[in-house]
Amino acid sequence: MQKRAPPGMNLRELRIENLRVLARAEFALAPGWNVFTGPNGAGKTSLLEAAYLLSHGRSFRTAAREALARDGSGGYAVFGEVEFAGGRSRVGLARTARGLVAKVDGADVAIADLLRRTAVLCFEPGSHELIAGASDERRRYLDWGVFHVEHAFLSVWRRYQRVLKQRNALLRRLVDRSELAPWDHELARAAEPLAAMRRAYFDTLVPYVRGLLVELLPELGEPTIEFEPGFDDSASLERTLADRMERDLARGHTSRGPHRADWSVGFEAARRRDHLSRGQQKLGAFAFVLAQARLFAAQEGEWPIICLDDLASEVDVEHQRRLLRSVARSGAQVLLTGTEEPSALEGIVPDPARFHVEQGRVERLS
Ligand SMILES: Nc1ncnc2c1ncn2[C@@H]1O[C@H](COP(=O)(O)OP(=O)(O)OP(=O)(O)O)[C@@H](O)[C@H]1O
Repeated sequence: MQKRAPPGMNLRELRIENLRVLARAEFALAPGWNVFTGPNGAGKTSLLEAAYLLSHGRSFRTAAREALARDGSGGYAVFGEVEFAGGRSRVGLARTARGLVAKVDGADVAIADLLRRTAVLCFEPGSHELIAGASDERRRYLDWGVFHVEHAFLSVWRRYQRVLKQRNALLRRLVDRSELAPWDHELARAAEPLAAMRRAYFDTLVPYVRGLLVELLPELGEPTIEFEPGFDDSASLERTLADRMERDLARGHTSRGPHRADWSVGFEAARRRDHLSRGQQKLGAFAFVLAQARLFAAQEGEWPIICLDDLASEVDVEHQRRLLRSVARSGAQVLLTGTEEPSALEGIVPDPARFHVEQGRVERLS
């Protein structure tokens, strides 16, 4: 675990065009805490969504792709000026008629190159899904972390997806069963590095998560955190695929492999995720988000930017204070939203930069 807080990556300026209610917003951010308040529907979450887009290429609101562009605009754009340990960079992402376009310092780049530049993690009202929802969210969470540590991850992941797609297509139109064997072999080969990278990352992450869970939810007792690779990785995946061929043929898709990977968390006092209250699921999710930020800081030498959206929803004041204290100990730039400034900030974050948001307009207050 890290001993001294390294500096944080800083979003110094943000310019947003046609993102939801934000027709055009342009403002400078402070290096430490930035607190955005304003009425419901003002555009506060959309500001965080803009920052998150620069780091993930998608929104944290599920199935939001279509809803992002402001009604009648046909596309959106987000530009940021990011300060790193090694300098500054202008980053941008736009949805245009030709699809998603990414830019770094004025040049068109592959989306992955943009995402590698900016690291933004977000804790928001839907974050409980990370604990209680479908496995896709947990895989995406895991893969974001692996992507930043392992430069080969993207090509490994793409190769696996390509072979999986081909095997699935074959399962649906198979005439001769012997045609599957080479694909089982290919899939098993492609699965190996993917599963190994995920497991290695998860193993490194676990101590960070455990520490935070004990700090935030001591009332639930000792946590159990497990990685599930999506197949029995003590046996050969090729063999498993062959053994399950008839089942896979009946279903028309591959039932085992890293595309089914998942992870789980339980506690002495709540063995299963559905034994947790909504607030506890949120705090659990927060532990995973902040653990990922801490690990990123330890591995990359600088903190990612942390977004906290509508913190007060479903988290009581005492837990909010625990959570805020753990973020305040980091060197991260923080973007926090709420209809009001949370009272829990008092004594923990002495003098944040304050912004008022109303009808898509952002104004710096202090
Ligand atoms: N594609 C769109 N085009 C235009 N307006 C949109 C679009 N999508 C969402 N909106 C509007 O944007 C606003 C949503 O903003 P946002 O969720 O950022 O608000 P907020 O300030 O976080 O609100 P709350 O406090 O309720 O969470 C709503 O008024 C919504 O109607």
